[in-house]
Amino acid sequence: MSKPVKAAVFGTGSWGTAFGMVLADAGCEVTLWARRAELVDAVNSTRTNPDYLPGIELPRNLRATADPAEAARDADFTVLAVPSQTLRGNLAEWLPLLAPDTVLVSLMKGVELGSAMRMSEVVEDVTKVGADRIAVVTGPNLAREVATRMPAAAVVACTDEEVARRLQRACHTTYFRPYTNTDVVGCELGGAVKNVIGLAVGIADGMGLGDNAKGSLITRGLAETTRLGMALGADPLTFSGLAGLGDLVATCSSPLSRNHTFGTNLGKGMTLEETIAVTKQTAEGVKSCESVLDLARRHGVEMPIAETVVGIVHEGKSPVTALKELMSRSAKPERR
Ligand SMILES: NC(=O)C1=CN([C@@H]2O[C@H](COP(=O)(O)OP(=O)(O)OC[C@H]3O[C@@H](n4cnc5c(N)ncnc54)[C@H](O)[C@@H]3O)[C@@H](O)[C@H]2O)C=CC1
Ligand SMILES: O=C(CO)COP(=O)(O)O
Repeated sequence: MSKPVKAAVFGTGSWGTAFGMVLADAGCEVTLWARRAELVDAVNSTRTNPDYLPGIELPRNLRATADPAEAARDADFTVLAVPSQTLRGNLAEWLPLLAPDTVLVSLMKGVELGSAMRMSEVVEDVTKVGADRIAVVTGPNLAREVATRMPAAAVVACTDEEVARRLQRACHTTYFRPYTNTDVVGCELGGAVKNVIGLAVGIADGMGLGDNAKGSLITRGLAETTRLGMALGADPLTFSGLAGLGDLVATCSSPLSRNHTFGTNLGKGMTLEETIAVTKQTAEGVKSCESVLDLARRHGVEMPIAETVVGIVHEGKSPVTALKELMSRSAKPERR
């Protein structure tokens, strides 16, 4: 009998835990690393994650530890599920502990502030591991739905298709259907920018602007994501797939989305401080709207929706003023 695949998941938040469940259900031996000893105890003794996925029973072949060395040991896959802005520091600490041939897998949907790097680029920068050992999992995967084993498709992206296939096999279950893709740039940008568009749609929903506004923001949001992707060498078709349109639709229509909910609260008139205070989990778009816009400017790409979100979230612009400005931009042909 062949050895079971071993996976370490760094980050026991909503998605780290839910994806850990997927790997365990697919037959892997999974160790979650969590920062807090109380959460480790809860996972191992009650087989639940009361802080992030209350009421959901965790599989038997999934356990937790607060010791990063124990989590990392002999892992075939080292899965990273921490906030995008802390990844660099976290990974630098874990680097000496990583198993020699492990494949590093990013679950994160953000762009680093300052460097404007995608998460796989940060992983490569910190570890010096080749792109053929760095993979990305993305797509319409709201953690709580996945954790309750509701059906979802996903994309497993790696420049090395064989590595993508290995990871695909490691996380394929009856309810989670991963597709492979070699367009890592497109897949990662799709995930990071959809959080920003999710904020914009949330703001519009909170303002009560209706479904035409929502459809327009999703479509034009995808257009500006595709423009940025093409400037960075991505395949434009990736954006009509699960990592682009698929994730955008799920995020922009779900009350489970933290980015959408964050935007809705702003659109209803909450201040930024009040909105941050009621947001208990990572809403990546709040920080990544700035780094996405930075990336766009570095490549001379116009992203008016991302710019509007930055205006509202970081520059104190009122949603009403921002909307007026967005609607009164010069008229253009659709494909631009
Ligand atoms: N929740 C979801 O439905 C999905 C989330 N994602 C992405 O996965 C990534 C992680 O998100 P979630 O698990 O949802 O967030 P979360 O907020 O539920 O969990 C974040 C985890 O990171 C840990 N953490 C926070 N600050 C840290 C630090 N300074 N050092 C080390 N660990 C730290 C927390 O303790 C927690 O375990 C994000 O990039 C998100 O966009 C992707 C797909 C689905
Ligand atoms: O990425 C997600 C779904 O695919 C989760 O979105 P939120 O981070 O907005 O909750």
